[in-house]
Amino acid sequence: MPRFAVILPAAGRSSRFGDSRRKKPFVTLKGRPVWVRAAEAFVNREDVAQTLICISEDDRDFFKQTFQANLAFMNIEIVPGGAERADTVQNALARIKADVDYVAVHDAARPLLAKKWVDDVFNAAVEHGAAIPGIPISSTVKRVEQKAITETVPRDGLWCAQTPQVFDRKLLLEAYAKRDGFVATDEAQLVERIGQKVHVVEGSPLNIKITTQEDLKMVEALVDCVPKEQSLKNLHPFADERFL
Ligand SMILES: Nc1ccn([C@@H]2O[C@H](COP(=O)(O)OP(=O)(O)OP(=O)(O)O)[C@@H](O)[C@H]2O)c(=O)n1
Ligand SMILES: C[C@](O)(CO)[C@H](O)COP(=O)(O)O
Repeated sequence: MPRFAVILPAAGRSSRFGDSRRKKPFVTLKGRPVWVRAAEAFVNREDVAQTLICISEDDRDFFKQTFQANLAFMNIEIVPGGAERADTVQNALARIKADVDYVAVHDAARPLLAKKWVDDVFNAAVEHGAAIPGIPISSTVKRVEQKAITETVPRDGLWCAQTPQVFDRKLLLEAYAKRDGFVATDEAQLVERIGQKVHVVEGSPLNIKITTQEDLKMVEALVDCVPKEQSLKNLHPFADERFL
């Protein structure tokens, strides 16, 4: 079975979140922190060998004190964040075990994640070496400058990239080694830059990245819409799994 490591970047400033009291990964979403919900989709998987969460130095003491039980129960390591998201991920990459085959990077600010969506992108990464989820853009795309449209951008072939973004460990290490300080907004961009094709699997519009307060309201309204993993026994209590 391929072994995966999961990196959960949670070291951002939440500057667009509009709440100076709390950073978005630490906000409680219907009883559980946003970052816990993001991590839950991974920590119980047999193919996940290592999980790391990236926390800024400013938040480290608060985070360790507040969530030490969650971290211990979920066996998650804390890694220092960096100035940019790419710096954060690079810090975590240095801690990935040598016997891990693939690395998944998932925004801790994306709490709505179904097992199937993770399965799909994990399987695609094993097949292609690099894979991300995404959704095709369905609205008309405008370039706007000073509140005025300057261009209608042809949307054919345009997708919104999501996470978890999953890569062969050595490929991702190579992409970061050749980063040269380039400020990429996702890992796929660094892998594209070294000439590696990145496969895209169709994701879900529910896999929302919390950026603003409005995103948080949407996520709160949609949290029960995410497909829950149904064990066969749940489907039919007397089901004999040998025949299903
Ligand atoms: N230096 C950074 C920047 C971002 N992130 C993480 O990357 C994810 C996606 O980034 P984003 O949504 O931009 O978060 P912030 O950078 O916190 O948001 P903002 O740009 O509004 O400050 C988040 O989980 C964020 O915590 C990180 O670990 N380290
Ligand atoms: C990684 C990402 O979620 C893919 O859409 C996005 O690029 C993160 O961007 P952010 O500005 O760091 O939120």
